[in-house]
Amino acid sequence: MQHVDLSHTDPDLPEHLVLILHGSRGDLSKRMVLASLYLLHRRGLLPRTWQIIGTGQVDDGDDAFRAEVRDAFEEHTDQPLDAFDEFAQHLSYAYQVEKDSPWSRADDVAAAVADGALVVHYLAIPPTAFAPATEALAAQGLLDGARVVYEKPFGTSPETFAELDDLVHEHLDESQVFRIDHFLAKEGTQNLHVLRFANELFKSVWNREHVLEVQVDVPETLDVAQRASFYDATGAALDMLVTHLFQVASEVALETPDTLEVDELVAAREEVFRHFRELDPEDDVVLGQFDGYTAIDGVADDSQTDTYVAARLWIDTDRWRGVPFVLRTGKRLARGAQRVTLIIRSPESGPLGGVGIDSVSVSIAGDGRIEISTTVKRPGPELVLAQGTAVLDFDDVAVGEALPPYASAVHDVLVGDRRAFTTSATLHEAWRAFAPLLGERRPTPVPYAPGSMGPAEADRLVSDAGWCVTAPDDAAGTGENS
Ligand SMILES: NC(=O)C1=CN([C@@H]2O[C@H](COP(=O)(O)OP(=O)(O)OC[C@H]3O[C@@H](n4cnc5c(N)ncnc54)[C@H](OP(=O)(O)O)[C@@H]3O)[C@@H](O)[C@H]2O)C=CC1
Ligand SMILES: O=C1O[C@H](COP(=O)(O)O)[C@@H](O)[C@H](O)[C@H]1O
Repeated sequence: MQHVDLSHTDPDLPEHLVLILHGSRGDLSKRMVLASLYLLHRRGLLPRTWQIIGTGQVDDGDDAFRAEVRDAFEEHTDQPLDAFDEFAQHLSYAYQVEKDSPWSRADDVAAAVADGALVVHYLAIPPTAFAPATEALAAQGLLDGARVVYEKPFGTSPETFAELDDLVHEHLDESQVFRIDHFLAKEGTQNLHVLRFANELFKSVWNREHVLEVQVDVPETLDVAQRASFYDATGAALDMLVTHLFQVASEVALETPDTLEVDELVAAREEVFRHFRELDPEDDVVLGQFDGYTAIDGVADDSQTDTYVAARLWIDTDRWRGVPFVLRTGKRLARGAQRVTLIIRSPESGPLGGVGIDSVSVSIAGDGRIEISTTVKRPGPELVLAQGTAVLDFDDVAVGEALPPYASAVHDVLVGDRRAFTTSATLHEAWRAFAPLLGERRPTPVPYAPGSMGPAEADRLVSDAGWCVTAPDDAAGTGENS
């Protein structure tokens, strides 16, 4: 079998690394960022020498930090902790960087830089702290040559996005900025390119002549009770639509770049975002709220926050004009899934028509999977047509071991691969297309029953094929998330 190496790993890995994890004692840092670094350590994917300096608002010293990280790993990761003690030797802790007073570890970092170390600042802090933290790092001279990772959301409205974007560009070149959208780092999402660009079978149908509709569907069974106050101030559309679902839609819709090198891939993604039509809140968007949501502690009694959104997005390129991209997500639904489905048109002429819905469906959950539903001859003496589905789990393909999305994103930062990150231009266009949903035209959320697939009102957004992800027959719920 021919092996085409698409990885951009070791040759670009720096020899020495100092990763400064701001907000290192927070939920995301411990559950995702540090766990990812631990995984990369165990897989031998970190630089030859490396250190992680955690920062925060309370300084209990290195040992307390290491113990806290160990406790978090015991609770949240299923990785063996046999390498933890070795990992912990690379961890230290310091009070956070402030604008007006020198930082206690500045000299250590300067010495590492003089030895050629790459400095990465990972901002795992509240979005409101991104701007002051960036200014503090600039004031302390900690940004020269560094890479800076911004968690999501990078702005919560067109205005706050633009303000933050301007401030970040005052201090950093775009090439230094890594804005996380972990959906771009999923194995399944990245396989969308490969399926399409490496296979004429898919490439030739990837357009409006052959595709009737695209569904990007991320229903979730999850509740929001554990993070009610964050969620109530955010809602499904801001949490998932303008971020992950738009990015995944752009992956499906982009024009074929000459190569998958970062500049060309990112330019293709930015170009397709420019063709996102502004959402039409009346015709193309349904918001929902699950019954019982306002009774959750931390949620306002009269909350109008959306826990569900379905939106029909139009992408006005020659390739996709007239093909609806229907994007859906919601909490407490009957089923969890993360699916991109291209519904293929039936033949308009010829001796046979289809008997069902022909589709190419890629699960972007976990290690990813492709399902191809197509019309076949039913076995037997007569020519009777039937619908069949072929399933291929990507992790069954060949020797290889997927990285979870956060580990993949962290690794990409270390090797300087910006392909799976959002850019200033894509976010600018995302906010432009999303903006009509923020004003007076925002639809009122429609109630739906927990354990259902959301409000029936949204059924009008899809074609006669209906939703490709439906409630499980046994109503027990299936989990395909992450
Ligand atoms: N948790 C998750 O699953 C996800 C989180 N994110 C994003 O990750 C980031 C962190 O979220 P999460 O870990 O959940 O939040 P937490 O509240 O758990 O942690 C935030 C951390 O930031 C520090 N912090 C709080 N306020 C400030 C401030 N004003 N300046 C500097 N540091 C501050 C705190 O430090 P200290 O402990 O010292 O007080 C704390 O450790 C956010 O941007 C969030 O949107 C994105 C996707 C998922
Ligand atoms: O960023 C987010 O993503 C998760 C879903 O992603 P997963 O890969 O962790 O399943 C979503 O549940 C959450 O609300 C959102 O903030």
